[in-house]
Amino acid sequence: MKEKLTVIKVGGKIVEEEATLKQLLDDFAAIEGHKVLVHGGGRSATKIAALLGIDSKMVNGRRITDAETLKVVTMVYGGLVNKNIVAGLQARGVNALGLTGADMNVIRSMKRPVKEVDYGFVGDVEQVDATLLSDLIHKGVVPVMAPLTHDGQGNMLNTNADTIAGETAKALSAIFDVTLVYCFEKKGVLRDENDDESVISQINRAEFERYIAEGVIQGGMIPKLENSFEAINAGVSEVIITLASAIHKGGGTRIKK
Ligand SMILES: Nc1ncnc2c1ncn2[C@@H]1O[C@H](COP(=O)(O)OP(=O)(O)O)[C@@H](O)[C@H]1O
Ligand SMILES: CC(=O)N[C@@H](CCC(=O)OP(=O)(O)O)C(=O)O
Repeated sequence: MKEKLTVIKVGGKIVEEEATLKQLLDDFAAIEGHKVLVHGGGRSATKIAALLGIDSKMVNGRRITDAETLKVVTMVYGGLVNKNIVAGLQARGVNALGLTGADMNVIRSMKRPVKEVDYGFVGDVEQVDATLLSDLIHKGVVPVMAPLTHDGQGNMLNTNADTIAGETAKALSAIFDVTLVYCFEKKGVLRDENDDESVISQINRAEFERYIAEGVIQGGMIPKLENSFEAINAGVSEVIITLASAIHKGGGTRIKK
């Protein structure tokens, strides 16, 4: 029997606001057993880029990352957001260790090839070092992963946080019985985005594709669900999309194979 491990991914809207971040850190600290936190921070990067006079462009939920934007996201995700979370968890008795993919070579990626869209310095994950993460976890360390990877040739690359969470959960599922929870500001995948009570309790791929065709699922929810189906089909035991403050309350949307 594998030991249980929980991977929590938390998005930009939760981490940018003090009150919701505090609540999330309290809830995360209370999770029993082995755990990993993956954070985003897209909204904070957009705000700080704007202060520096840099426009943000997103295509298909991914940031077009030119050389100046890469500097901003490295500072914001690897610095400000990551270290705030690490300090917050340390204050709650959790021995957090902040990591980008470059640290200890934990996530290696390849710059996304230019096809119809040139995403710039955006990395597609090639390899996650699950053994190293497992060694840290067994020492009582709680990894806090920023949405940054590296190419092994000296370049940092921006990588969507939902993808970091999915790939990390997939790699760790070789060693642990993994539950992956995507936390955000809504109660789950909704039938009507404006009705918080319209949570779809379970979803499979055929239903997902139907909901996209009907326009029910769109924007950032598409890559989140793509990553969810990939994870559940690659050995992750459970994938749930839910309200950040409901980690301990159940509910949300469960991904079916
Ligand atoms: N059917 C749906 N149910 C819930 N959210 C949806 C749906 N379709 C689109 N969305 C949008 O997807 C967003 C979540 O994606 P994203 O902003 O990438 O998340 P995160 O904050 O975790 O990075 C929601 O804020 C919502 O606006
Ligand atoms: C390549 C790419 O799009 N990277 C994302 C990484 C941050 C992220 O995913 O943050 P959220 O979880 O808050 O959306 C970005 O720069 O927006």
